[in-house]
Amino acid sequence: MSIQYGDEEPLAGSFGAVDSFPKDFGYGAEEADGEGGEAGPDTKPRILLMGLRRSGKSSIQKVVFHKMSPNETLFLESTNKIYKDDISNSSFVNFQIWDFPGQVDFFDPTFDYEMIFRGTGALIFVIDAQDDYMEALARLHLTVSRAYKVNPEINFEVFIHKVDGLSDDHKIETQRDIHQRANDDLADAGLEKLHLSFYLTSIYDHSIFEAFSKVVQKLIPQLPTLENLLNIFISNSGIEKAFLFDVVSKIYIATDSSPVDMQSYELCCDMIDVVIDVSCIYGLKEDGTGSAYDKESMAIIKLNNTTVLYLKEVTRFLALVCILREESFERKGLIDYNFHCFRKAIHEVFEVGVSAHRPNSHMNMQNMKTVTHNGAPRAVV
Ligand SMILES: Nc1nc2c(ncn2[C@@H]2O[C@H](COP(=O)(O)OP(=O)(O)OP(=O)(O)O)[C@@H](O)[C@H]2O)c(=O)[nH]1
Repeated sequence: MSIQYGDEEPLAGSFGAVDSFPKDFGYGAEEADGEGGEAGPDTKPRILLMGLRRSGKSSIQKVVFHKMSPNETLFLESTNKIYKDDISNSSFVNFQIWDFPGQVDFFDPTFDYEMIFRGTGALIFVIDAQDDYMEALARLHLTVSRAYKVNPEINFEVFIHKVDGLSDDHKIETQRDIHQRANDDLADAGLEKLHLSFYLTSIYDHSIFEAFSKVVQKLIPQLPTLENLLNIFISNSGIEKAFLFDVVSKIYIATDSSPVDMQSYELCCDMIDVVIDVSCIYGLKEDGTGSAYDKESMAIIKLNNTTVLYLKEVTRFLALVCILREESFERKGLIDYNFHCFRKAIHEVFEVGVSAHRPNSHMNMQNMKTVTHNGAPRAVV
């Protein structure tokens, strides 16, 4: 395995200086800081985490965005107020995650749900699959129907969670039953147009990262372009699979159009962990300054089954991780050249995003806000 670390020059091009990656690989501020001309703390697009008490909302947020180990979540205290987590300082995912305290009382006059739902990109409703879920289904129905009336553009995502405790047959049966009941309730209320997506999740494996990846991908307007670029890149380079990862969260924000198999995804996640861990230990300067992830970051891992994993930096938040055969890797020069073109194209995609978001651009502020609310990813890469 070879890992290279570089110095911290700013990225070339018009993306502005690249702040060093947090050297302890830490995460963004807990409260939004409304940095540099972007939307203020409470106007960033939101992903809401809702569900009954103890369904696992805080655990999901801590494991995915704060590197908490699943076992540590056993000691999490119950959330008793809305917890707003702004992850945009360290992640490509320029959202606020709002963790709600158990049941929300829609009749509480201090709870301005209209304001909350209006600025929401995705609402994730977490159902504990190890518990009796009838009450959760009633809550799900109340929550999504209220939210839909305020903002029909919200993506409604249902995490059937804690499935680590269920047998494979039981998982499928639970998903089928929840799917059926939830949709029947919506049909009875005349809300057939309200679409719910279902995911089986657990914090004890990669399923929670996979599910979150899909939720976030739906909020990225540039997704089709990113997928196209990945398809072109892999087909011209003899690569089997490529993921564009948000390094901090290990959410993949895009992949090529071949099907995703869980093992490949897990392998790539593990590679990111290895690279960052080794980099944190050996990649920093003597005085402890420097960055664990910067524009020179790259790694090659050759497995004993003639597979090669290849990681390269794309932007300060994104890495490309590819899986390929050893024989294809003999043409590394070609792959590197294609990667260079791919990286340039990705920067151009987001550069367009930046200029479209500049206050003096032709787009008026009203339009800009609409784009942001519905989930545009961060403009500055
Ligand atoms: N087996 C299993 N347990 C989980 C999973 N996710 C969370 N838990 C456990 O569920 C319990 C409750 O988790 P929390 O994250 O505090 O739940 P919450 O929904 O935030 O609860 P409130 O803050 O009261 O609304 C904790 O003991 C977690 O360890 C999972 O995927 N599998």
